Amino acid sequence: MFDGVHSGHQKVIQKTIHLANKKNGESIVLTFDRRPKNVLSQTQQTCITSLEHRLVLFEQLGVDISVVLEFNKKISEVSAEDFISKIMYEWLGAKVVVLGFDCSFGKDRRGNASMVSSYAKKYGFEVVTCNPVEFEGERTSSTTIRKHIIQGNLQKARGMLGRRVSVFGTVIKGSGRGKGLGFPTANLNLHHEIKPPSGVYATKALLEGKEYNAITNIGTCPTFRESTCDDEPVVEVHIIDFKESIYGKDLEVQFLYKLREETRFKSADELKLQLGRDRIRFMNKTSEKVLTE
Ligand SMILES: Cc1cc2nc3c(=O)[nH]c(=O)nc-3n(C[C@H](O)[C@H](O)[C@H](O)COP(=O)(O)O)c2cc1C
Ligand SMILES: Nc1ncnc2c1ncn2[C@@H]1O[C@H](COP(=O)(O)OP(=O)(O)O)[C@@H](O)[C@H]1O
Repeated sequence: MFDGVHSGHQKVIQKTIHLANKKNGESIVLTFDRRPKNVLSQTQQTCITSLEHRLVLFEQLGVDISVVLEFNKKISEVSAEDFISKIMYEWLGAKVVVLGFDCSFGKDRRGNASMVSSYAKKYGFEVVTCNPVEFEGERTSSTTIRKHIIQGNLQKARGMLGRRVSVFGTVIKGSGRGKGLGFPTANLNLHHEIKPPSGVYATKALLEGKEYNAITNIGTCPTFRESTCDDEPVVEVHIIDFKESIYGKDLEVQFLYKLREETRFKSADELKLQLGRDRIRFMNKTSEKVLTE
């Protein structure tokens, strides 16, 4: 389902776009709305990229059409053969099918590249498979990337993703304290995306196609709240040199590097002083152009 839209996925998608252009056709990406595992094992597993995030990344890559299938019990029962004949051939009218080397689909995940190839003649399509992509000798995979992001190995995760580590969320109301501190912070609802560990990060914020410098906290705001270990850290973004209301809008936050740990300050004034220092440190580094992205 392209979780992460990582460098291996990008290779499949870029190949599809290239072939579609060559044949004067349209590039189509097929994805599920949720992780099949969530439906099959009735769990609420997090993902690297929510559906909303994936659709934005597909568009950025230049895909013509993104087709989203609702993953439910019924679709999990569709055989791999029916997937090929009904969805790929009859519904989408595929002329070329591009697959990752380890792609599997259909009931019990029986469908794969060699099965699609065995139907190529019957349905008149060409089948192209893409080899695995590696980063520092390790095969790129969504599972490995998830592990790196959760452990805070941003450089490794970035290498495998082939893009900056990022989260994508909708701006929601917080406690309304930020503006009073002189640091309004947009609180994000991540739609079950995973995030790096707690801490303060130098970031870029992408809003309506524009990129801004931003400092982002992932944490529980210990200066103001007694937190318990059950508290889920929140993502809060202060966009530098920006003054608009963006409640309800979607925002992508791309992580560059960690600035410091989240700290319990003795007072709001001390936190405010530190936020000023964080901003200066980030801006100095940016202007020196020594960002180790
Ligand atoms: C860059 C940044 C760094 C932050 N660092 C801390 C911190 O070290 N300790 C803390 O208690 N809160 C920290 N915060 C969270 C602030 O306490 C929080 O944004 C502020 O209380 C406003 O919350 P609100 O958006 O819910 O109104 C940080 C926020 C940002 C944007
Ligand atoms: N520079 C900025 N960075 C982030 N949000 C900003 C900025 N300027 C204005 N805003 C707006 O202010 C809101 C954050 O203000 P804040 O007082 O922290 O309220 P809340 O607790 O609801 O997040 C954001 O959601 C956004 O709509």
